[in-house]
Amino acid sequence: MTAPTAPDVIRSAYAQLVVTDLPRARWFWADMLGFHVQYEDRDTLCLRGSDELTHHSLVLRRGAEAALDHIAYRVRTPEDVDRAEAFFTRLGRPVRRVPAGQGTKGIGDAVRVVDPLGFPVEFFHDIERAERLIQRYDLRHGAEIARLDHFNICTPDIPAAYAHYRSLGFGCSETIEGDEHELYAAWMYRKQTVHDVAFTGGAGPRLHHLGVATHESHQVLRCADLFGSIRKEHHIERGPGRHGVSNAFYLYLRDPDGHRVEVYTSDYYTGDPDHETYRWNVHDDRRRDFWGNAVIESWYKEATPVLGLDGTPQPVMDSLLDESAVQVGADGLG
Ligand SMILES: O=S(=O)(O)c1ccc(O)c(O)c1
Ligand SMILES: [Fe+2]
Repeated sequence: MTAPTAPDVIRSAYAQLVVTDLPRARWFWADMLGFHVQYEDRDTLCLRGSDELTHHSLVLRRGAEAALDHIAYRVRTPEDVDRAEAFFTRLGRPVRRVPAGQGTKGIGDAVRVVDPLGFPVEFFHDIERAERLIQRYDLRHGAEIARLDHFNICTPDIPAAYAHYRSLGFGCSETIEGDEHELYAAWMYRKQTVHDVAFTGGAGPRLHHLGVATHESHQVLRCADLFGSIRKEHHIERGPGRHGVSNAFYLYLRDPDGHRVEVYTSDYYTGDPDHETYRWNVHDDRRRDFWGNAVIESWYKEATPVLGLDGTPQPVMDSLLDESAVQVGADGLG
């Protein structure tokens, strides 16, 4: 019996987060980061960046406990939703078809799975179109977020995560490896940039962060200034700075529920078929911050729990490798 064909994933498309206070979350994600509200009711907020032409790239839904409801990848054709269903069924994973109108607002026929890493993942093709805001400069505000760029997930077994996403046809742009090439972290892509998904070694399945892109580094700096100017600097967790991996300029924040978001700009093209993986040594203290600034402990250790298809929190397994325990200068742990 031949192995089922993997769905043709186009890109990381949206995340659905559970937040405990929707108005406070609206302030953080819409007012301060600059997402545009595409739809809202008393329990749900659908948001998108200025460049995004589809209904949303972030859904916030009210709930009792902060969690990741699911991440979602857009696939190239409606038939790829069927392929995704067959692919994960064959792996023996929990699978649930979600017909149009019965799932997330704005999304058509979809399939939700718990993948081999324990993450709730949706694959969809049909999504409502939205008004083009690319040149509505009059509507830009806050950090002026342009689009969702990537998911970063905490998982205890990085090689297993790498193998799973390779089986879905993802390329690998960069890695962090030990002296014996043990894999500490990897950045993997379908769209032609550094990543749609990346893996941080740690207890998992947990969501480490959502990466959202701006066009310019001054918008990353403005984001930090906006929070500082209204005495909300405690939302800033790490940065601003320049990554070694990806070469992107970055700032990490925590939303009112502790969900981590990275405001990120200026990584690079990865679209040639012979694109080579760039490998960093875990002892290179420029890998996570090119200027050698330390990575604070909370960035390695804290993350968001994820829900199963039944809405209950997924059990978490401890990490096999702990990068924060590796003695290097810049992390301030040497
Ligand atoms: O800190 S790293 O340079 O490894 C890094 C690179 C790209 C990212 O998106 C990220 O979150 C972290
Ligand atoms: Fe990131």
